[in-house]
Amino acid sequence: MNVFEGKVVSEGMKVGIVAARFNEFIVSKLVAGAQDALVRHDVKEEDIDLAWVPGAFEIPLIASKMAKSGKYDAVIALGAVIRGSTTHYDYVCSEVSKGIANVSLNSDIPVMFGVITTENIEQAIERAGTKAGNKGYDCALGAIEMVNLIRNIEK
Ligand SMILES: Nc1c(NC[C@H](O)[C@H](O)[C@H](O)CO)[nH]c(=O)[nH]c1=O
Ligand SMILES: CC(=O)[C@@H](O)COP(=O)(O)O
Repeated sequence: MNVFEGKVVSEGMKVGIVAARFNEFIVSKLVAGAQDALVRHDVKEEDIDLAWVPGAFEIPLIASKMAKSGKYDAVIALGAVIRGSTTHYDYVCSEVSKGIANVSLNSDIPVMFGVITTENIEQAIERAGTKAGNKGYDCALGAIEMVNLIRNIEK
């Protein structure tokens, strides 16, 4: 049986990160986590590009621009959507998740969903480098694995 796998070792990998500035005190930790994971797994700093957008709702457009540019092996989307007192949260989360998934399928490269969607600030802090880990770090590892998996399938 042939088993395709994507090892988490990067070789000449170029990665684009698109990050939402809304809740920047959380998202900056996700960005740092993603950059740390990429560099620790041999992605060169000069091969990592970062684009900031106003909020998570704007992520899919810039993720699409990055993905279709042909410059990157993977794109990592990072943001923090924290529920407020209206239904706005539901609309943002729905469109962002659907938008990012569509970008990945339409551009044929991995676009990792690193937008945390939480009920409150405490949950967001837990996922940005405290007791629930760092979702940016996790997404970066997933990006490396997906790129290698695709490379193996397409050999
Ligand atoms: N409430 C949050 C937002 N809201 C802003 C939207 O993402 C968007 O920028 C605005 O509606 C203009 O198009 N964004 C987040 O990233 N996180 C939130 O908690
Ligand atoms: C996720 C959001 O858009 C939310 O933070 C906005 O807060 P509110 O629903 O109180 O306007």
